[in-house]
Parts: sequence; structure tokens; C-alpha cells
Amino acid sequence: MSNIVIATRESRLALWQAEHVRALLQEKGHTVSLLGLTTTGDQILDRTLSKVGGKGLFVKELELALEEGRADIAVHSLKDVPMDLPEGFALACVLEREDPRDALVSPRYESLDALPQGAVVGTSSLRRVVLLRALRPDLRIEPLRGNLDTRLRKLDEGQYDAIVLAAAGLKRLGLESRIRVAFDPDTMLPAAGQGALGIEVRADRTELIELLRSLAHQGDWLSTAAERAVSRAMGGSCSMPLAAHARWQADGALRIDAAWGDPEGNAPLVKVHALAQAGDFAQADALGERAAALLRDAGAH
Ligand SMILES: NCc1[nH]cc(CCC(=O)O)c1CC(=O)O
Repeated sequence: MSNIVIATRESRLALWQAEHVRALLQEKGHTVSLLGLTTTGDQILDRTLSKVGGKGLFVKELELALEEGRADIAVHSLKDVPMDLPEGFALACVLEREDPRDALVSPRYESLDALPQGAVVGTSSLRRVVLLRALRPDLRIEPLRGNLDTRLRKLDEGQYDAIVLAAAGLKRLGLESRIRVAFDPDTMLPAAGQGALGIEVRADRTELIELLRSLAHQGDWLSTAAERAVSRAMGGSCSMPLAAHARWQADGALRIDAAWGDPEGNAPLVKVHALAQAGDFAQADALGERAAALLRDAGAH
């Protein structure tokens, strides 16, 4: 390829991710440039994102650029990528995953246990709300929106006692020192795809897809595929109170843990796990679908 154009959102994290892929492609001898775009998701970040709903808000403008040939690839946080891409688009690969855990950030308190009764914790993810509620029902969980810097600023201004964010974003932006606790996944089960990057292309760009496959991390691609299969089988969007996290076991099997919480808080948290060999995508998908079936049997809907 002569020059590869990466369409990217212009938040600091999105730019970091695009630069990261640029560097990986340059190492392989390609010339790469960036095309910065503002998405609908960015425009409404500070408003009612979770109400407007859903997946795809950060993705659509980037897809338009691919469609029109203004760009060749789009780099996404896999967590924000819809389970099923629109007709004509494909996920060319998933890269090696950064830390998949959720992190607690707080100027004053060193852990969740150290938070006083009724402390105010910021997050807008329904998944984090239901998981936090199960751990500490006394906490006051308040909405928190905006990109990473905005969220940290709101915390530092005193609007919250603590906030919960993805560790991956903090690490990528050199803000790791702000992490008080990276939650054990068994305590705060991550979202499907959290910490991983996916590269989207037009499905008809076979040569480009071939080239991008060399950047893939096969193990992380398979495990995140299993996680995404749980979301897909649950009819999932990122506004669902659903967690799914897959880990390779020492014996080479893939173990998936999934959790679902009732947003109204009337039913207890449902947690399941399943284990299988997952050497290919069909097996990974089947494992995720099994976890989803177990969730439903246990009362998730
Ligand atoms: N939904 C927003 C979003 N999408 C990806 C990340 C962080 C990095 C990642 O998971 O790859 C975040 C922020 C957060 O959840 O705190």
C-alpha cells in the first residue's frame, strides 16, 4: 500500500490509539497519515450519552470516511465497537490487549473499602453501577461523562469521592499513577473487549485486510471474540448491565466469566462461567453463546 490513512476521533485517547497503530504499520515499512474527525459521540459526551443510547455513536463518522475513501482504516476501542458491524464493514484484526481491568481513582481514598458510608462514586456505565452496587450497596453512584481528562477534572474538583474508569485508557495516557486500585476481574468483571483495540475497514479491501492481519494478536482476538459473543447473544449494546471477560488457562483452555445485573436493583447479580477449548473463532463464539445461555437460565434478560 502506498499510504495508509487512519480515520480517528480527536480525543487524547483516540489519538494515542491511532498513533500506536501508525507506529506498528510504520515498523512494517508503510507510510501512514491520520485524518482527525469529530463524531456524534464526542459532541454529546457531556450530555446524556447513555440515554441517547448505544453503540456506534463514536463509530459512524469514521465509517463514512472509510465509505467515501477519505480514509483506509479506523482504530477503535473494541469495547465501543458494535457486535455486528454495518453491511460492508469488517473488523480486520484485534491487537494485543492492554490491561482489561477497571480502576478506582480517588484523591483521598486508597480503596473501595476505604470509602466512607454513602460516598459519591462517579461512573456512567450500567455495568459498573450494578457491580459496584453488589459490592457496596451504600455508595451513592452518580453519572460521570466526558473524555478521560474531563472525568479526572470533575473528580479533582470534588464532585465525587472516587470514580471508576478503564485502567487501559489511564495507562495509555500516562496516567497510571492515578490508579488507586486495579480491580481483580473477579471483583469487578470487565466489559467485553475492554482494553483491546480493533481495526475496522471496508469489507471489500481484501489486500488491506491481509496486511492488517499481521498486526493481530491471535490470543486476544479469540478471547475478545468470546466476550463479544456473550454481548451479541444477549442482544447487547454498551448500555447493557453486562460484563464478560475471557482468560486463557494454563492448560490452553479459555475460561469466560460473565455477569448481568438488574438495573433497577431488584434482583441479585447473576454470575456464570464456562470453559472450553477455543482454538478458532467458531469455538470462541460457541463459548460466549454458552455463557449467555447460562446467564439467561440464571435469570438475566
Ligand atoms: N466507553 C468509553 C471507553 N471506551 C474505551 C475506554 C477505555 C479503554 C478501553 O477499554 O480500551 C473507555 C473509557 C472507560 O471505560 O473508562
